[in-house]
Parts: sequence; C-alpha cells; structure tokens
Amino acid sequence: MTRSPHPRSSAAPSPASDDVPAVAIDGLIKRYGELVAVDGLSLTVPRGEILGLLGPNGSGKTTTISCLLSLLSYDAGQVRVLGKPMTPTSYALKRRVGLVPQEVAVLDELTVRENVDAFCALYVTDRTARHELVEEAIAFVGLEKFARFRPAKLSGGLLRRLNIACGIAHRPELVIFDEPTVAVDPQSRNAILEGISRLNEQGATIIYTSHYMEEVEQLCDRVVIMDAGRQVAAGTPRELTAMIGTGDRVNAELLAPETHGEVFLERLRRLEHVRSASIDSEGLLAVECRPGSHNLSDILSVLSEAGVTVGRVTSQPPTLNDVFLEITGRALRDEAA
Ligand SMILES: Nc1ncnc2c1ncn2[C@@H]1O[C@H](COP(=O)(O)OP(=O)(O)OP(=O)(O)O)[C@@H](O)[C@H]1O
Repeated sequence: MTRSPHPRSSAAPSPASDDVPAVAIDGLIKRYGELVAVDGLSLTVPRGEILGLLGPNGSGKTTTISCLLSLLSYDAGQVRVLGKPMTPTSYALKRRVGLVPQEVAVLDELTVRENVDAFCALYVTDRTARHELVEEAIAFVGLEKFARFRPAKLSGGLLRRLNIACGIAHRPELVIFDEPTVAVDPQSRNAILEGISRLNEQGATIIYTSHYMEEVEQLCDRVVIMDAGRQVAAGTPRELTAMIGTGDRVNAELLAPETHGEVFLERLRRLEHVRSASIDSEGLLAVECRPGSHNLSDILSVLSEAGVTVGRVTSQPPTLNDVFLEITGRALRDEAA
C-alpha cells in the first residue's frame, strides 16, 4: 500500500466541527444473556486521533464496535458519532464511517474491482464519482495488478487489503479497523499499518482494535486497554508504560546455567534497582528493573563476581503487555492466539 495517495476524507472536518469528538460513548452496557460483554464503557475519541482498543480475545472490543455502529442493540448507555446519535437507521451518518471487519467480508463471485464498487455503491450512487473512488481505493491498497482477480485467487494478506479497500472507498471521516492483521504475512501487515497511518495523515480518525500490543504501540496516539468488557487503563503508550512499577527488562543468556547456584540470583535481587530476577528452563536470566535509571554494569558485576559467564545480553523497555500484566495479573498473550 504505497502507491497513489488517497485524497483527504471527502467530508473533511471543518475547523468548527473539530471540537466535536469523532466518537463519544457513555456508560455502554451490552449483555448476551448472563454475560456482560461490555460493562459500563465510556470512551471519547477526538477527531484526527488513532485510538487503539487493546485487549485479549473476548475482552469486548468487537462488541463495542458493533454497538458503536448500531449493528447491535445494547442495554444501556449512549453513543454519539461525529456529534450525532448513532441509530440503526442513521444512514447519512453511516456514510461518513467506514468499517473494516475482523472477518474478511467480500463477495466471492465478484472481482476485486467489482467488490470495491459494490461496497462503495452502498454510499455513493453516482457512477462516475464512484468509478474514481474505486480506482483510488484499489491503488491505495496496492491491488491494481489484481483488479480483475476473484477473491479465491488472492493470498490471505491480499484479501485483507481488499477488505480494507471495500471499507474505505467511500472516503469515510472515521474508519474502524477490527483486528485487520490477524493471520497476515509480515509484508502485508506492514503495508496495512502504513496505509492506516496514511489515511490518518489525510484526515481520517481511526479506531484500531487488536490484541497485538506491538502494533498498537507502533501505530496509535492513545490506547484504551480493555479486559472483561471494562476499560482497565487509558493513555498514550508512553504514559501507560510509565505508570507501572516495571522498568527495563534485562535478559542474559547464561552459559552452562546448571553449574550456578542460586546465590548470585539473591545478590541480584538485593540490588536497589532490581525488582525481580529469575532463570527460565532454557537458562535465560531475566532481571526486571524498577522504573527510572538502572545500572546494567551493577548486574554484570554481580554475575562476573559469581563466576557466571554470559552470552547475549539485551535490555528492553516496558511494553503494553507489562501494563496489562500489572493491572490484571495475566499476560495479553496468554489468551491471544
Ligand atoms: N453473539 C454472541 N452471543 C453470546 N456471546 C457473545 C456473542 N458475541 C460475543 N460474545 C461474547 O462476548 C464477549 C466479548 O466478545 P467480543 O467478540 O466483543 O470480544 P473481542 O475482544 O472482540 O474478542 P475477539 O478478538 O476474540 O473477537 C466474549 O466473552 C464472547 O464470547
């Protein structure tokens, strides 16, 4: 997705309407029988933002999106999109929003071009205008060479790109991506993330749901972390990682780990900036530091004094997974396939 630029969203916000958030959700509750899938969620997305909704499978992201678009009824709460209440029959409002759903939703009997045209026709009736929009959307996702192909001939990554073209061809002001990179090869994944950034640069507000914290960290201005239908934390990736008690993680590959006792681990744990130290079954030493500065040389000195020889040493700043772990006691990845 690196070809011709997609022009600014057709109804780019006027300066006056910039004050109206793209999305305002207040006290949303959605139950499926006994199960509370969304539990009192409130969320505001200012215009121009890329908001990441991050949470493990089943945390309520898709249900939130479906309620937001009035594709599902809900039990309590209010939803306003681009300043207006969203209802099942808000057709004019829906024209200003694009959804790229989690499951690829295209028509098998139509070609790539016909698919994009069919989705665009839901919102744009004028054929000439639509022709231009369709060609732009196909170029935007880099599918020009495949325009005459049917979906069955496309790889998983290309199918995802077609799914995106179908969701954005009508140039929506707000675009919602629901886990668009699941089961996608790295090249297509990068192309998708790049394309989303470009859409945002051209004026679209983005909501991006994912259980891949790396993508959310890379792409999003602000992140809302969900668990069991609730918002458990919100902020920029930097704010979120700064608010927890975990600092950098130092990992060191221990050579002949079986020859070392536990004594040096105890010494490491006594260092002022060390929060925890452990060795996994493969002989990898993991030292979790406290936030702020830490002294790698202290750690290496303890190892050297104890006669421990190390291979590769790495140091990583805290991630959104650490944030999730600290708040919920579970890792995002445990539940995310
Ligand atoms: N139609 C439904 N009927 C009953 N329960 C449902 C239905 N859809 C979703 N759920 C349940 O609601 C909860 C939230 O699901 P939802 O799909 O919104 O989560 P998610 O964070 O989007 O996860 P995923 O990435 O797996 O889709 C889960 O426990 C799920 O099993």
